[in-house]
Amino acid sequence: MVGSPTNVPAAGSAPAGRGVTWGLVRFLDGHRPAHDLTYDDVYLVPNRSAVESRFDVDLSTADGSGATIPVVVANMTAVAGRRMAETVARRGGLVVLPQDVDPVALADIGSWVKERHPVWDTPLVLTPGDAVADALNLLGKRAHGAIVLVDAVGRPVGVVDEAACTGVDRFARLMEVADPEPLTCPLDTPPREVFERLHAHGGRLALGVDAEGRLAGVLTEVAALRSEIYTPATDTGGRLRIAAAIGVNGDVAAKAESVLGAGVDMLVVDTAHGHQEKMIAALKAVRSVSPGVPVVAGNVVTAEGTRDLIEAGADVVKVGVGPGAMCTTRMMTGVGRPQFSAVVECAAAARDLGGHVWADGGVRHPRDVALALAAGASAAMVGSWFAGTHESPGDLRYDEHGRPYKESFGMASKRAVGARTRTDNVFDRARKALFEEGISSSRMALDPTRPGVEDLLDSICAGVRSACTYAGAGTLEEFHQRAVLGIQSAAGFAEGRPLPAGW
Ligand SMILES: NC(=O)C1=CN([C@@H]2O[C@H](COP(=O)(O)OP(=O)(O)OC[C@H]3O[C@@H](n4cnc5c(N)ncnc54)[C@H](OP(=O)(O)O)[C@@H]3O)[C@@H](O)[C@H]2O)C=CC1
Ligand SMILES: Nc1nc2c(ncn2[C@@H]2O[C@H](COP(=O)(O)O)[C@@H](O)[C@H]2O)c(=O)[nH]1
Ligand SMILES: [K+]
Repeated sequence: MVGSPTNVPAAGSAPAGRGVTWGLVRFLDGHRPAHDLTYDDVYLVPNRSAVESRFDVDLSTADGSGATIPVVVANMTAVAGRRMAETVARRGGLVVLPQDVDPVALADIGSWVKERHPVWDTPLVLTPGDAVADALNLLGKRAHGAIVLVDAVGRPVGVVDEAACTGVDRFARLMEVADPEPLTCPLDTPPREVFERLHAHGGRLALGVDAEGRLAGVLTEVAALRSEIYTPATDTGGRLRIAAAIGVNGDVAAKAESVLGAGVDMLVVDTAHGHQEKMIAALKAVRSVSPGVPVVAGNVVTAEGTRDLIEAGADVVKVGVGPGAMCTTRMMTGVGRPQFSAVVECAAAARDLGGHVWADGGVRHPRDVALALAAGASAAMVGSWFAGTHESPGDLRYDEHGRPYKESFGMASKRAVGARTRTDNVFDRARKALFEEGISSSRMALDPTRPGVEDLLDSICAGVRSACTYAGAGTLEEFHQRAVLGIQSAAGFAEGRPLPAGW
């Protein structure tokens, strides 16, 4: 039977200390949920804590993903590509490439990510003879905001940033505007030393060079700092990790083999209605090829759905129907479930079977990640929020007020379905287009103070670290066990929001 608030154990069954339990989550006395809850409905109360510093909290996941922070990037075309994969894995998260990526392109992205340096960022590169216009077109591709000029054998000869390209002729040669004396460091320089040398030098970028003096990577001051705080998500060979999704249609075993051949570290079997026979069959097909990497499947929102997918071969179950920012499923169908309760129930069911869940969708603030982890998820999956960053695949655009944004769209939108079914006959395409359950175009603004995905990871990890210390937890497992939650009104939620403009 589907679990529901009517199955909440009586208050007397609470563990020693405060509150009543629901699933495996503890609520304050008297806060027994009368209905399903979403992130905004709940809050965490502080516990007596022996964790002295937020830096003492270990954010690594225990779900086999190898992630050292509990953040997974959703398999959405507008969000997850090679730059996102590289950047997020370097900070310990995992990016799932969408199922719509052509197999040749997927293999190319897989090997490209595996070749990235785990510390030094990939530079944007032009030559001294290129034009300012070329640099301006390229600058938005990376949050580090500068382009390195290299000579014919790849040795750096200058750096240009946006300031250098402002107020000059667009056809001016880059060598005329470049900083000709950038800081260079051997690749094995410790990040802290890079930070200090760059701070003293005053430039935007430190250039990492190999033994022949050729450009091999770049670090900003903040990137060097992050390298000392985060641990990259790497495979056993020390290479950055990456995951990829497949759907449930067609020859699933062949698709799984093709994706695994691209060197992915985790395989995600993804469809809107994960609790369907086709998914069970798809998981069996995936298991038949002995994937050798953990398998994720979804999406579901019930304990039975979770159990069925784990029994069919999933190691991790993706939870969430309808909370996604691009998702119209609840409005179209009435189907779904408030996300916090869905995660609580599915996580409890997964734990009984030794499995895990990812809380997929609806994350709009760092607090939502903390609450998903408190509910028992091993990681939160984030899509649209990260669409509005330099690392998402879309082109940087500007609105009528000159504010930067990127376009985002849902994977069940007319736009995504049209692209996915482009090789079908026109009749089938028209039939499939009827079942639109996502937005085809939305604008995700880049926050000028936090335009890179690493800025957002910083705020998520800071929020989660802090939440763990409030709960008195040194690990994510302890956080789940110790978290005590309360239920709040809309006014309670509103009270917690900052008021930058006064009232
Ligand atoms: N988390 C969420 O709330 C949702 C996520 N999505 C995302 O959109 C992407 C596309 O997923 P999807 O639409 O499943 O496309 P897929 O291409 O994976 O196809 C889904 C298959 O399941 C069948 N199916 C049966 N019932 C349903 C149903 N209620 N909704 C959708 N398919 C159904 C479809 O058949 P037929 O077409 O003949 O009916 C089709 O064969 C995925 O990335 C998914 O995660 C989409 C919707 C909700
Ligand atoms: N119903 C739909 N759900 C979608 C669609 N595209 C993506 N998704 C789901 O959303 C999450 C990401 O959530 P977000 O709030 O962080 O954007 C993603 O993983 C999918 O499960 C869609 O078109 N329709
Ligand atoms: K929604």
